[in-house]
Amino acid sequence: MKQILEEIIGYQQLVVNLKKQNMPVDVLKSFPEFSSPTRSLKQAVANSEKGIIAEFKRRSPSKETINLKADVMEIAQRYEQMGAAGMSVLTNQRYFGGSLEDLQLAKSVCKLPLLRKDFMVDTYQMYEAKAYGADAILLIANALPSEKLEELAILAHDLGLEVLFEIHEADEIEKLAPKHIDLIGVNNRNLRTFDVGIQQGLDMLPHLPSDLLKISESGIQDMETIEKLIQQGFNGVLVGEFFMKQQLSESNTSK
Ligand SMILES: O=P(O)(O)OC[C@@H](O)[C@@H](O)c1c[nH]c2ccccc12
Repeated sequence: MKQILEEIIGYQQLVVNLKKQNMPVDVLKSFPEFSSPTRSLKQAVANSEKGIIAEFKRRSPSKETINLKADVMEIAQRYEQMGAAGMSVLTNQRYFGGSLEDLQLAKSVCKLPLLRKDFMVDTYQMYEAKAYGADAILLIANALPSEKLEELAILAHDLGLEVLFEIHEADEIEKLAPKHIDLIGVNNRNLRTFDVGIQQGLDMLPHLPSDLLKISESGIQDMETIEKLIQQGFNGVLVGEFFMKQQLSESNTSK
């Protein structure tokens, strides 16, 4: 059976090929956001005590329903009020129920630096990210060969986007030179099996470059874990489901 990560990457390339025809890069370049300055996620994390990157995610391949009816503008504003350093917006439609419009809407209502969370496989998506208001993009070590990661990182930087480089094993850090990386994301979740290991992520810390900011991602379900991860040396955390579920109960009580 084909693994989920390979399935997503293959599907993604098909989608990108279609999109390129519908909206050529030159059109993306004419979007107002394309020429607007980038907000630095790296600086926001460095300057904040807990470096919380709060994620907007309606569903995922591992959880069919998280918060399906969530309103991205409402949640972007809540995340900003709650003191997040940045926001991550899932733009993948098929597997996460997100869209580039979500990114655009988030940008229109908050000042947080925004991470476009998606499976990046093609240079076209860098232009798209910038045009729809992203300040940073995600590159997943496990998903692409080194040459491709480098090509995408270089273009991202040329466009003024920062790069969050996501790894799941310590040696994956070697797939991309540090000069192309703004933030390292240590994914506690194995994207093939969906198993989560917070401790496994913590154990990787001593093996990662000390001069790069490190974010612990996925499977964080309470504030104590956030405290612990920061105390033990992470500069920030990326939290999706836990915050999205919290928003769910808050919007229910306010109605
Ligand atoms: O909802 P969680 O368990 O807090 O996880 C958030 C985030 O780390 C997760 O959504 C994620 C990490 N890496 C990814 C790559 C693609 C899509 C999604 C992700």
